[in-house]
Amino acid sequence: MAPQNIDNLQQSFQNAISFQTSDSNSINEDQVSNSLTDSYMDSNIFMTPKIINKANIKALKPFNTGDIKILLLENINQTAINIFKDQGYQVESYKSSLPESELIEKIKSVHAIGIRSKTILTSSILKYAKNLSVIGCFCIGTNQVDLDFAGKNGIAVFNSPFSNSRSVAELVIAEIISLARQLGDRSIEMHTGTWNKVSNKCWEIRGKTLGIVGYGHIGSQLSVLAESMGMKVIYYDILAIMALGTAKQVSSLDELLRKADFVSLHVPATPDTVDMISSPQFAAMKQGSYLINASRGTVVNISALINAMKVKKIAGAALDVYPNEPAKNGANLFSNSLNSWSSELTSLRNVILTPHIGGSTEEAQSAIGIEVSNALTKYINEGISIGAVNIPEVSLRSLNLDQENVVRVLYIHQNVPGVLKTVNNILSNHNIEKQFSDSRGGIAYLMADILDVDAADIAKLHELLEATKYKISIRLLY
Ligand SMILES: NC(=O)C1=CN([C@@H]2O[C@H](COP(=O)(O)OP(=O)(O)OC[C@H]3O[C@@H](n4cnc5c(N)ncnc54)[C@H](O)[C@@H]3O)[C@@H](O)[C@H]2O)C=CC1
Ligand SMILES: O=C(O)CCC(=O)C(=O)O
Repeated sequence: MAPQNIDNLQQSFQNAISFQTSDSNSINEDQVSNSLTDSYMDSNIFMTPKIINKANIKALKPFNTGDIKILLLENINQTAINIFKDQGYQVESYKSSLPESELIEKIKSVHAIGIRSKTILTSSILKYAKNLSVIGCFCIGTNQVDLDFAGKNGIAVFNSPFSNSRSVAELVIAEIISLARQLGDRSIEMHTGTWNKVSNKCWEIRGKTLGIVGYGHIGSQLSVLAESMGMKVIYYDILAIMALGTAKQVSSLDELLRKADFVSLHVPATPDTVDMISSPQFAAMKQGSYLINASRGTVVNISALINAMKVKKIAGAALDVYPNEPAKNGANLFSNSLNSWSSELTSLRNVILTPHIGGSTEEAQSAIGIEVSNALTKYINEGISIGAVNIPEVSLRSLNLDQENVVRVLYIHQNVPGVLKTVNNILSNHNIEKQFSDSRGGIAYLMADILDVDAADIAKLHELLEATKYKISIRLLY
């Protein structure tokens, strides 16, 4: 390949990004048809809709889309901002998360909020979110949101289940080699003027065993990459999962820890994974083995790691996530006042520390922006909850333009016997064209398209449904 100068590389990189963005035709088609659709009603004023729509699909917007307020935190990608703005929504976007008091003030009025991993949406914050209909986690993890409280209050939560998986897997591959060759230490030494050419305890990774804990999207992707570089892969998961390549599932965490030269963690933050790797697990690991954690900070007990490294049981570690992480970028934030062991950790050799950047690539962030903003838009505009992580996933096919006087009922309710009977009684004077209902734990979601409904009917339906005992939230789209 002919050598390229840096400007050419920048240009070809930009071309690649633009190509990816414009490749998503279906998304842009939807946007075009929606942006051509005038919003025609607010919830109290009933008028004849004016609809121009190429695809002959009726867009359901019982509101002026310009009234929809979206709050985006933590530097959510421009792709998402563009999609929301094309809908006509009001978008307020911040580069970092917000201090709690400011977040509470803002969350009171917004209909949707987009966050990444730093914004913690507990019940004590969500209780102020009286207009909030949907939360978008522009990442994989959803542990930062009280999903149960959100569901019980009719707030749907969406995430992006795998758009950054490859980015995390690639980072881990880089870390495996970096730890094996002590690259972090050599680089720091060179930056401070020290030439230290050593091979002692520096290894090839070929033929070494990688133990993957959690063989989901990231773990299995990592498995394929590691094997392609000549590593043997074993994995432990609470589920029986098909092995990729020649990887082998082992039956216990202990077995994995005893056999692996490198242990990489890819489990979610759950009560079961808190301190999953602590003193007993370090004791079980091979002498001189390595630990990588790019999952969640709660999974590894850092004091136990520090001890295991001090006694040279563990030869190196790479950490991307921490029990407490700063809410914004800046100097002197990773300190003992954030995590009491910070200075001890940073003084250890062969420890690679990164600021939660596993999913931070242009490719991942752009794809996540598109995926999550489209899920939110579909939920806001059509009630479709496919991909929601805390309420039932419900969808109905679109309505045709020639279907006039149709109302889509979106009714989230407590999952108790008799509710459907009550609701269907209310709807029974109309022709129910189609309906779908599903439940998830204590929450159920009914979506129904009903025909021959005039403006007075809509008001009456709303009043009757509003008065039902087990209602959590109700929206009528027409
Ligand atoms: N560092 C970063 O920037 C990123 C971190 N993450 C973290 O990585 C985690 C994993 O991501 P994915 O692979 O996409 O999730 P996933 O849901 O596809 O896979 C997780 C796997 O862990 C398994 N698992 C759950 N509990 C377990 C336990 N107690 N013991 C053993 N296995 C268990 C599950 O059965 C599943 O196969 C996410 O939950 C997130 O917290 C995700 C993306 C970026
Ligand atoms: O990139 C981020 O903000 C968070 C990445 C992450 O941890 C996730 O996707 O779960």
